[in-house]
Amino acid sequence: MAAFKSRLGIQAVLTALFALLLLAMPGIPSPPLYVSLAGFAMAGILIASKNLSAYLKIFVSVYGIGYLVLAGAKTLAAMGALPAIVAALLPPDFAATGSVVFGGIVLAISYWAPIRDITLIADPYFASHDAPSREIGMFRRFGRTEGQIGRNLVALSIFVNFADVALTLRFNFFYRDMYNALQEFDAAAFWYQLGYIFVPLAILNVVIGMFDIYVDSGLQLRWRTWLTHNLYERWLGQGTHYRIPFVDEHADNPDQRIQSDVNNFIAQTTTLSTRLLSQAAQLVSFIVILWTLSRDFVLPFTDTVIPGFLVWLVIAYAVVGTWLTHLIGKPLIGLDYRQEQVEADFRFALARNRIYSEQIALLRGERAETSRLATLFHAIVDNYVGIIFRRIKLIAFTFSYRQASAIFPLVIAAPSFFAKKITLGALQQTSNAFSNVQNSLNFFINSYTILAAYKANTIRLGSFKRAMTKAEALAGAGLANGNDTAGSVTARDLALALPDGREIVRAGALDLPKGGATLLTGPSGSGKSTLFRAIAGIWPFGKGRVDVPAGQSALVLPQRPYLPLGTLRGAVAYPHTVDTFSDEAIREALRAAQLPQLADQLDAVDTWDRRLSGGEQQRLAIARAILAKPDWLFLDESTAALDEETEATIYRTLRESLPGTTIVSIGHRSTLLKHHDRRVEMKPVGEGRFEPRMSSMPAPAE
Ligand SMILES: Nc1ncnc2c1ncn2[C@@H]1O[C@H](COP(=O)(O)OP(=O)(O)OP(=O)(O)O)[C@@H](O)[C@H]1O
Repeated sequence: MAAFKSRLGIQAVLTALFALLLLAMPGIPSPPLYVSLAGFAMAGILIASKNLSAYLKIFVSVYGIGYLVLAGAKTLAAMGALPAIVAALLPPDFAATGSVVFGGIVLAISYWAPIRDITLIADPYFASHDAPSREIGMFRRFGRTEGQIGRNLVALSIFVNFADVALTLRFNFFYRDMYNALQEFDAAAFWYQLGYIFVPLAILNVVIGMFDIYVDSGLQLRWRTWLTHNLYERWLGQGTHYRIPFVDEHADNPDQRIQSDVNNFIAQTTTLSTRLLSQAAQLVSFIVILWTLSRDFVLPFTDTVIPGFLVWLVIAYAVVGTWLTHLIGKPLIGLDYRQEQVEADFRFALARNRIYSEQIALLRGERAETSRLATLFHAIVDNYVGIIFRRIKLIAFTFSYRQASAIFPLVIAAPSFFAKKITLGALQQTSNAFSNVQNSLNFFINSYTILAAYKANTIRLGSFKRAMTKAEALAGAGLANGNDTAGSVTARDLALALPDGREIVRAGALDLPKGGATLLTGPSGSGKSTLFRAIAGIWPFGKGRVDVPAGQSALVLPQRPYLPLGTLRGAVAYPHTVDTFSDEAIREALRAAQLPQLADQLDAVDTWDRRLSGGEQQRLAIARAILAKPDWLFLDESTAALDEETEATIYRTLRESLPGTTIVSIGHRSTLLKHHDRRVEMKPVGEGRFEPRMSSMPAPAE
């Protein structure tokens, strides 16, 4: 970051020195004063951009370079240092100043709230110091870090887009010269224009088009890869995904935000930023041409001269057009946002049906599900109908607007042509300039629908990131988790609450000593699982502290184990990676957990959570514990689906094969008592609160 900042500083100094040189050096044919003044302004803009967003900085920097190149080339041309053919191709003096104006515009809009929302999402990639992603070969050596590759690609993309604008400008003059040759019946000039001007320009046009798509796609792919990894790693990190539903920031369907919103955001950002700016440059350039063409414009059928009439006309046309488009298209923002949401809700409901298909089939819940799906789909249709009618209204306007633009310049300029005041070439150039202005304006107008979806995307990604930040902050809110106790798990002055603030568990001083097995019992809903969550460090509500011994591993097995998609080997090894344990160790663990029939199916791929019975799934989780050999094993009704005999065998196996593991179980069955050395009971202490208290063990039945 520091290098990038200072690079802008160096660029500012160089630009100021260059402007000074233009102003003060004798012997240099001076360009108009405003070009040097623009240089000082550019230096100021570069300095003011020191704390600008990493993404926008690229634009300011490129405009700064653009100024130096354009003004420098014009000066060299004036000194006669450039070949005539190159000098003739250079854009006029105002182009360098235009570059400065665009730099200023970028700086100005950076203070605008919607732009800040966008840069907050875009910046982390461009400021990243991560090593270049190895997943993508394209442009991998285009910088030392991923962020630098991104910055270089944006800069390249801007240059390519501006090269395209320069080409369009040159085409405009080609049309003038070619039609003038036709009017003069000058065959040699005509063929020269076609062969020596048009053909190279056309080839350049194709090459630039190809290069443009290569650079753009490379940038989008690299950026998406980085942002997607970044978001899902953060989402899955430190239990953030678990805590997001608890925060007040609305962030529904994170899957959709990571999979689709990221992709759309990046495609829209690159399209709207580089293309919008190049279209703006095209607009300004052709407005200047129109000004030159209509400097002494005589209003048709009168003697009134209106300098730059076509420019005023086109500006009025643009302002009215954009304003009307805004009025008609504004409701699309809300509609698009809602569409994404209802689509995701429908998809999620379908996915749940797939996951719970057996429960639904057993309960004969199909009718209830069908009606739920119908309601959800109705919301999609309802909203989409709204979008259709809004789009039709918008299209009615934009199409009329485009049709009118086609003949508009001819109507205005034809009287001058018939009065022989302008040549056929000039008429053609006017019409072409007008239509280019129209194209740029159409881009802005057509962008309206993109802009609406873009805003919805930005809002969705922004709220997702805010929700993650809040969920991360929630982790250390009231409850302190530490690990400074010698050997036991301790809770001090602990008060666990529900998300609405209602307190459910109170523990002044609770100690779960190392070694042996402790059984936690109590009425349903008394907060036993919540106490486990607090010990595991994922429960965010409450106050006090929970300490767990330093450097010791723990495994919590809930009543319904989670079995990931894929091979049985992966399901047993979870949460460790598949290659952590040898096949023999996994087989041994399965046998010990009373699942010998699965021992030779390690490579089988299945939806294990649907194929295995509830009790088999619980035994598979026990196999995990036997494999992982944690120092602490928390069993939250993890054997509740087993018959008492199998449960007894499992407990015996656990205690024999994991002698160093401290077991803490939650359970309701009295038969569990004989497998434990201590008992903690949740005792009601009034107002719906429960307190875990050491309880005496009943004497063995025999
Ligand atoms: N995410 C949550 N949001 C709101 N309330 C919750 C949440 N999780 C748990 N609760 C509530 O906290 C209370 C305690 O739940 P907990 O699962 O800890 O009880 P338990 O003693 O383990 O019950 P059981 O023996 O039935 O498993 C319950 O009333 C439950 O509804």
